[in-house]
Amino acid sequence: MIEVRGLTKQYGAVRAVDDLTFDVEPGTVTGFLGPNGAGKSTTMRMILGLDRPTAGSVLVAGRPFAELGEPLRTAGALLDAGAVHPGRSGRDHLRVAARTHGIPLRRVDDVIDQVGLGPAARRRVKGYSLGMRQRLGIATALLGDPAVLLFDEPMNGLDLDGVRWIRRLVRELADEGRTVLLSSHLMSEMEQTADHLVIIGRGRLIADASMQEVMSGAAGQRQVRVRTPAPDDLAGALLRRGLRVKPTDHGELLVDGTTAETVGDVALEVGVAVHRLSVEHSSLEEVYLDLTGDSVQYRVAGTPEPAGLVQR
Ligand SMILES: Nc1ncnc2c1ncn2[C@@H]1O[C@H](COP(=O)(O)OP(=O)(O)OP(=O)(O)O)[C@@H](O)[C@H]1O
Repeated sequence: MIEVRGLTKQYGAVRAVDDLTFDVEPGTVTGFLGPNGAGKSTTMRMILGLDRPTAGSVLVAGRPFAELGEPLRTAGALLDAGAVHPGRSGRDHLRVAARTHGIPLRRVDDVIDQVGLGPAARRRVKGYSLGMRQRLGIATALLGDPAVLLFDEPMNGLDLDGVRWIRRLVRELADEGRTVLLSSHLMSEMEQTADHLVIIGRGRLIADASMQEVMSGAAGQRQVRVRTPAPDDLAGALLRRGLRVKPTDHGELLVDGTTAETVGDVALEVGVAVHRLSVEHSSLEEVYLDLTGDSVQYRVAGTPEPAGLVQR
């Protein structure tokens, strides 16, 4: 378990992390989301004792990271897959890490197998693709068989097979009862992988809730999709009833916060034909954009305002 309490980090004038409080529970995959510069990496570094908080505290498995006797056996992390000696082979990198952390050397071949590095493990790291570096970084995180795992953007540089492999791996790790904190900017992947979400913006907590709660919360309401040969007439009629209407790129309309019956009835009233009418759930990407809308530092003109807040 990871317990974050009032965690704050000030870099000069920048408050990178601002009074964050949340728990990362064992047996679940917790997705850690936020726009660029929101403070995810800084938070993860503080969890791992690599950065000192300006205020607040973090406990990993009940203790501050610095007080863990054998840290790699308690918490493993993939933070920066580039941070490996380029002249060493992947296997040697793992052997050095095992030796310095008092981990039996037989674990090295176990984790090489587990991450599918195979014969490449004997080649120098400088010849590795980004995907292979990610696998090596994950192997290093798993080396001490830790109960707590932090993965910062583990899907970066992986092909579709690699992404699927990560999804299965983190699921298995959580099912074994481990605590897994995972950051990714790939929303569709996160939607399929995480059980719980912690969302931050500008260093502050925006949401700490289960995936189900986030998806069914204020911002995750259903939408009605309607196709009509007279979209302008129907959109006008729906707007006059106070409904939020967005045109899609395919000439259809998306209507928020209502039912298919209402949209069908309005179409009938104004004498507009309906060629398709369906109810859709928002994707995590849409919910996320709604939630983080005003915490994006450099917003593209015309993007929507945030619609809601989800808290545990
Ligand atoms: N060592 C540092 N010195 C000064 N400012 C820093 C330092 N590290 C991070 N920051 C600033 O703190 C804020 C949070 O950065 P951080 O890298 O934690 O965000 P992030 O959510 O991980 O972003 P990204 O998704 O882009 O990696 C940013 O404004 C960043 O510029």
